[in-house]
Amino acid sequence: MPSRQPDISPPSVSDGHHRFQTLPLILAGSLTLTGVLLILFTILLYQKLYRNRTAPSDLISKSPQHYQCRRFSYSQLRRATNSFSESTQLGHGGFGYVYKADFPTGGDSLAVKVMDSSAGSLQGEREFHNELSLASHLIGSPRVVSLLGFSSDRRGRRLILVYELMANRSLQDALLDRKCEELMDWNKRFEIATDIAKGIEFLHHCCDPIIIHGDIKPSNILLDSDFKAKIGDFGLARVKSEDLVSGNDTRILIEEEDKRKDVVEDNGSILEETESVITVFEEGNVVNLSPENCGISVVTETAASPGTTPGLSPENCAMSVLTVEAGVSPGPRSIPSPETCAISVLTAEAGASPGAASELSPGSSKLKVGSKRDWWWKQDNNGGSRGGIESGSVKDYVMEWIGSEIKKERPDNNKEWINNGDDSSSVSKKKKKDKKRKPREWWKEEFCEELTRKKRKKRKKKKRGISSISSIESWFHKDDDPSSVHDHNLNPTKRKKRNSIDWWVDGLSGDLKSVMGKKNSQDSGLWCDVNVQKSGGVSSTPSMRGTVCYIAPECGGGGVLSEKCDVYSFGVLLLVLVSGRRPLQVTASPMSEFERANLISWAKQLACNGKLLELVDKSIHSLEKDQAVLCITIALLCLQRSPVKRPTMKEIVQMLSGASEPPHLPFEFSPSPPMGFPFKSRKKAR
Ligand SMILES: Nc1ncnc2c1ncn2[C@@H]1O[C@H](COP(=O)(O)OP(=O)(O)OP(=O)(O)O)[C@@H](O)[C@H]1O
Repeated sequence: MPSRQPDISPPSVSDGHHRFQTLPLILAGSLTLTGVLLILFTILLYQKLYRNRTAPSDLISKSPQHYQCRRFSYSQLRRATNSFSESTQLGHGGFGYVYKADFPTGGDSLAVKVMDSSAGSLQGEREFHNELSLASHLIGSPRVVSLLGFSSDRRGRRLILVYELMANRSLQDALLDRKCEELMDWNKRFEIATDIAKGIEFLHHCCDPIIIHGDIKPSNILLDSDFKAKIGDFGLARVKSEDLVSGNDTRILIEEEDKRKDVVEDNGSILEETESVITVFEEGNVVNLSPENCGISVVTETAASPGTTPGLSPENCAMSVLTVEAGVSPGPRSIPSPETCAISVLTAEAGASPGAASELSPGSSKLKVGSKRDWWWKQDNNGGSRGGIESGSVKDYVMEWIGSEIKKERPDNNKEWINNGDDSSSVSKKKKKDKKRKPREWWKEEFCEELTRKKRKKRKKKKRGISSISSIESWFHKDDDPSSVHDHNLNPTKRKKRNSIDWWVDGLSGDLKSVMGKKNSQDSGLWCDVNVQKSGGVSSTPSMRGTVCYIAPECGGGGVLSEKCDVYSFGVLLLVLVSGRRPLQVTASPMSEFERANLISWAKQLACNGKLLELVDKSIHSLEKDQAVLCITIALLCLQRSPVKRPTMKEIVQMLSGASEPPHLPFEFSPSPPMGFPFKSRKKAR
């Protein structure tokens, strides 16, 4: 069979012609494909850019799951806030001003917090990064103010946080400053209490990892147009983790996509706005406290030695607790100066009372005071963990400040202010002699002289059988020593003991009256609440963790932050909400008001006397008495010194919602003999 030969004939002319025909087709095809791809790419790019340009409205309408923290350009925010003009200011806190930003594109308004990052101070920057790092954990709760975006330049000079706008600003502002009519309705207040409790419950029980807010207070509770409460300001918040306990830091990295490119600062560049945030937890998040931002809480000095009463001198005069609530600083991060601080109450201890002094030796007295009563002090005094502030400097600052405040209040022409006794002339001579005395020295001396004089008078009266014990004494017990509250009631003989406020009140009473007489604002504090600016941002200057009056005893000064710290702060907040006043406040009324100055003490005292409802704000209408008692009882449970005894936020929510039985007061606050409270069981009878 003949084999088949391969066709090795040369290509014909028609084949070459065919190839020439297909080449243009291939070229045309690939060109078309490239074109289509280019068009697709352009469309995608356009969409992406357009979405970023219209970020504000998009962000708001998005469900929390789709939420992503965006980067805004500085110029965009500047335009939206009318160059950060005063007219757009919503308020200010310790670390910057908050502005209302109107975005023309979406017609939406947002709140823009410009962190003060002035040279040499890191606190604002730390808060900024802390908030950003936590934002991703806070997705999904309608009870947390949403952080929608941020703006920062490479050098970290312009740090801005963008939040959803809360139309009624902070609870502090609405309740204590503006005294909004809506909040005079009990149901609204109870609703707010429940909202806040649920918000904290979300942080403690629904977030993974758990978040501890660390600064629960009225200025960090924001109210929307319907007065629904949300929790804001996570600048001091922490995630609960192993790292937290070991004190490691949390750090945030902002991935800058445009690093390669020359993004001109402040040009509203689109690329600048498309950067995303990546959070990385690396080191401990220890917020160092600088003198500028520390909240002064306590001043302690040694107790007097026995037998010093008659000759009580400034040196042996013991001031055990002095609590100062700082008001709004005039600008971001300014030092809480005398002008900007609101002293609300001062409690002090003199080892000078005959009874008390005789029990204490000079050496032991300090120990005794320290071990039992100076937990406030410890907040400020816990070693060097306060960013290098020495306790002494805080003390000195407070002393000087009080001195200057008193000096300010004293009329120049009234030389009798303190020295209305026999020794007035000698004191004034002494003052002339000693012109170089520091303010804190002169006021201490003058008070102690006045004190000694009054004590002498009282002793004379006592001898004559006239009881001179003021009712104030029974009111001003220490917060950290609840048992003493009870003791006062159980053991009437103990009432005769001079307590810690004595020397201060004795020394000041007359002068306080005159000072207070000048101020009529129901809301104003003892001396310088008048100086608190009505900006809507009245708040306390934050201390390292939390704020004076609101921070739990165990959390201050570098103590381990736990959920129970938030529970404690919630307790104070609840009392503020029910009573409609600040935790420390002396109003413009006579001395009868002074005994109520310390809200926590007062609440405990009322509980012991079975008169809890006296705490309720008189301006409230439609009061549900059992709910009010429930709130105060929960607050007192939260304020127990032992964190273990405080309820969890879950339990609190259950109590507030009626899902669990109403709680009983802690034993030490229950009236003697223990009696039930007028709760109606919320559980339906079966
Ligand atoms: N999202 C917001 N919407 C509306 N107003 C706001 C918003 N955030 C803050 N504000 C207002 O700005 C004020 C200042 O808030 P900011 O969080 O800066 O400080 P603060 O919590 O009052 O004080 P501190 O810095 O001492 O904690 C608030 O009291 C509130 O009135």
